[in-house]
Amino acid sequence: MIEVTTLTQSFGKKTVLDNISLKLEKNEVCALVGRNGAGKSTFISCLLGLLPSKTGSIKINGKERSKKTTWKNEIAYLPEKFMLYPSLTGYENMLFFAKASKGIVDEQRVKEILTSVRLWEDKDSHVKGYSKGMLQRLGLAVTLYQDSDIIILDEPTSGIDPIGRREILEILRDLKGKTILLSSHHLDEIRQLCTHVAYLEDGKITKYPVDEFVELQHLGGI
Ligand SMILES: Nc1ncnc2c1ncn2[C@@H]1O[C@H](COP(=O)(O)OP(=O)(O)OP(=O)(O)O)[C@@H](O)[C@H]1O
Repeated sequence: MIEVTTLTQSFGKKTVLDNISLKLEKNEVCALVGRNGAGKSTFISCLLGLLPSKTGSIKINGKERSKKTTWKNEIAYLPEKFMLYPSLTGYENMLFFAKASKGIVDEQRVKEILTSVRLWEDKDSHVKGYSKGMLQRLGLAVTLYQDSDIIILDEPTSGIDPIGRREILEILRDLKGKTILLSSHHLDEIRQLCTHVAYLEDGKITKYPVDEFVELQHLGGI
């Protein structure tokens, strides 16, 4: 669960997040939507603890971030461009990142996850030969290996063709018991995948059930 309360974030005199509050529960899949420059990346950086906020609080699974609590195990994050090792195979990349995140590698779990993202057949191919969709699915596999309650994805289908996008949406739809926040500009995929939309505008955030958001968009209210 993510609970943001009265968070403000500024750069110099520019207030990007203005006293915002947002609660995301388990099993919610929430799209983070806003125009370019609305503050989506800033908000994600705050959630990841990469930007110290001067006011307000963020709780992850009921815990505020402190020197002792870093949320490292609670949040898995997939950036828009995830750096993989091109001269290693998909499997070798998985082993590398699995070891880096957990210390030990559970090879059975690696197999399950590579199968779930439909890369088991291609696991021994070098990543430099992967398509954009395959690279993104491998990034997703690395993210899922962490087995965190909360998953944050930055434009997970950006630059991917319609078939590749559908594959990623199917993988995300199969995830159960998580809290997922993903930034997206695609209304069709938001409608297919998300339960809610967090809409950022003029420094404020409003959370809508997805159907309500889609209707407001059609009516031109957003
Ligand atoms: N480190 C920074 N220093 C100064 N200003 C910043 C910094 N990071 C972001 N900003 C400003 O904050 C505002 C929000 O930027 P942010 O990148 O969070 O928007 P965004 O919604 O993610 O945009 P996009 O959709 O283009 O990725 C912008 O005006 C940006 O110029």
